Amino acid sequence: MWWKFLYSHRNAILTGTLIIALCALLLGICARLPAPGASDQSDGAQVVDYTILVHQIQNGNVSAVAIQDDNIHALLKNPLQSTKTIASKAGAQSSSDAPIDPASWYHMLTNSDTLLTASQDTTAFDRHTVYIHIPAGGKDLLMTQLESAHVDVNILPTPQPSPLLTVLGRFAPLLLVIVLLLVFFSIRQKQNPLGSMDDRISQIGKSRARRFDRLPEGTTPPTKPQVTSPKLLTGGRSPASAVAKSAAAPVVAIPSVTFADVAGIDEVKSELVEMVQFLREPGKFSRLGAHIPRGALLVGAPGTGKTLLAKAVAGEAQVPFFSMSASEFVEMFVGVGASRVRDLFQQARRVAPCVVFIDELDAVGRKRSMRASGNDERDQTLNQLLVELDGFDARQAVIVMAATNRVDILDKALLRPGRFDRRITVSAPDRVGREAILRVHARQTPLSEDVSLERLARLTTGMTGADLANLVNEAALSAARRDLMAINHDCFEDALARIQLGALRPLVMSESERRIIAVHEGGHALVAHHLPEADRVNRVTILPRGQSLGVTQFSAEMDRYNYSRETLMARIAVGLGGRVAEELTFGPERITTGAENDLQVVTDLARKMVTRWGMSERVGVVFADYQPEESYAMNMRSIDPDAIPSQSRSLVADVRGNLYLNGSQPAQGRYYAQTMASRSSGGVMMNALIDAEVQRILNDGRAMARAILTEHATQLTTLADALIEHEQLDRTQFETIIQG
Ligand SMILES: Nc1ncnc2c1ncn2[C@@H]1O[C@H](COP(=O)(O)OP(=O)(O)OP(=O)(O)O)[C@@H](O)[C@H]1O
Ligand SMILES: [Zn+2]
Repeated sequence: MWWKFLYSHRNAILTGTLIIALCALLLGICARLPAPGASDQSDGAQVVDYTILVHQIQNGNVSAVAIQDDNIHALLKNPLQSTKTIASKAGAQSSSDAPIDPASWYHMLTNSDTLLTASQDTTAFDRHTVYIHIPAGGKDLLMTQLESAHVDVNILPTPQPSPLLTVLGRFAPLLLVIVLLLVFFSIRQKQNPLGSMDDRISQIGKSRARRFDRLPEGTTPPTKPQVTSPKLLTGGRSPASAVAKSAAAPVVAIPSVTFADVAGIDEVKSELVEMVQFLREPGKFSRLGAHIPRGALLVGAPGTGKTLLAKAVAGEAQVPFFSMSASEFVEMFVGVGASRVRDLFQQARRVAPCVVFIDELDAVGRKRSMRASGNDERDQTLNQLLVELDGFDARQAVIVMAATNRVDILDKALLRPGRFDRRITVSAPDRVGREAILRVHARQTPLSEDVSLERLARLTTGMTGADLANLVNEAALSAARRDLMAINHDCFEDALARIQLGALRPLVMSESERRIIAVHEGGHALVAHHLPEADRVNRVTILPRGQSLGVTQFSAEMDRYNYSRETLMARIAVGLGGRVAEELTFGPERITTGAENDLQVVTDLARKMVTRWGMSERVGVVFADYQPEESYAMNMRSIDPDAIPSQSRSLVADVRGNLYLNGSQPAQGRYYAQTMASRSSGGVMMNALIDAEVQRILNDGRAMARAILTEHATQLTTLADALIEHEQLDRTQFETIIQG
């Protein structure tokens, strides 16, 4: 297409135009200059006034004139008696005073060569010739006078420049203007990093892939990676056009992250080592005819370090890293997504070996059948992605990694061999992994002696790498707030509470309100303390934080991957301990709304026991918990705090029955009323049965809590008093109070 040609050759065109224009300008100026021989110079003739000439004509002293435009040379019969002439100065009057024949005069006038050579004639010519420049309006009068005096009038033609020069001369000013405009715009473009308007329009289809620059040693990566203009990444363009695009070009585009920065997921790392080797020495592999998996799908919950891993692969192999979120592919214009995908892979191929990372693959990769009807844009984008994945040949060392937390909703075409056939599951780290991750993130921070990362790892069950990174950062902030030189354990505890429960909320509460909260939290803690299956109490507080008025925090001695019915029942009893304590202390009439979240959590847990884990005798070993597929699509990082306006949001159950503090887990564990069973008539009965069994389990748990709190009623009172006094009790303080 012609405009594309123009665009890509604009520098040559610009320079060419400039040169042509300058030449034209010079030629034009030259053409404007009078030609030699026909100039308004007097050629050595006497320069006289107009009136003198008129006089000479009237006196009959003029025998011939030669007119060229407004210049007149006149041949005098007798020379003027004037000192002005060169000839008089030369003192050669006598020999040169003879009249000149008009024909030879005319010949001498038009041939300057003769004038220059024949000095004798020249003197005569000079003495007999006068020259005037006719003033404006004087020509007509002169002509009539010449006519009446019968003077021989010769009209000399105006010297004509060559036709080409005339044309160029005509257009010189126009060309000058064009050149100036071009120069002006090219300067503007250099100054404006966004480029011109049509540049920006042409950018719509360009992928917005990010390439990461190496960061200086010791700096932590910024949350938003540096975004560079994709044009600059191409490398194939001439340097001149790259400079015209923007002044700042990235120097190196290799991430500084290596496997040393990824902790706690060693088994995953080992799967990627082969890819790193391939990227380092692609030749070695292709020589042996080895087929290296092109695409790897990283599956895992948000914050488990999928992006970090992909970046580390590039960093280890010292190759460029392109990152793009699949949701960025999809825009409102049909076809834009597809062209972005094409562009991204084009860039990647150009700088291969490299790593391309596509985050949130499910945004485009969702099963085509599952979508709302006729989403052309998504389909086109997905198709383009498939085409690109197939389009690599064996020599192109481009590794494509994608991240998702829902493989089951991905289109099967994406998972076929040769595409994302290697699946790597990145799970939340275990206790040892958490400790390792904490160590990685605490590398740059001074820790005081009382900090035990091992202990912190125990307190952070269920937290992901991103959560732990955030924890270290929050602790450092807390230390800064307290003007400490190093981070101590209190800072970490503070940060943990802040992350899990929100910032401390200065609420002014009445004495009776504080007592209710103290009894409620005391109930949770005491039931946990007396149930060997329950987690240990780490901290009890009645300081309001975030949405909760009080918190009982637990710490697991070890990570559990499987839960017994016994453990789950203990959790339900602990969860109901708050409400039961209120009931026993203040009477059934004065129970409060503070137990809302507790009830939500335990109901959820009990329902899962019945519908998922086959833990109810009467319902039996069935799986009856079908959730609408779309509900998974919500990739929620945490529960919307406003959705749970309860006293203690400290307990949330996940799919496996894990109870989590607050919403560090996605809200997958919520109960969805729309079960498979409810769609049939038999399902109605099944639903009723499930509800009855859930009820029964909750009542069993309540009875457990009641038994414990009745038996240890005095401990509950002591604990509540201590809480009102100290507001916050850590593990040792709590155990001392119970024991003493
Ligand atoms: N295993 C880990 N070791 C060290 N740091 C980690 C680890 N996992 C996560 N992090 C920290 O958490 C941050 C965020 O992780 P990352 O963005 O890779 O998670 P993700 O799984 O891609 O999440 P999302 O799905 O939300 O994009 C990382 O920059 C890193 O600081
Ligand atoms: Zn509670």
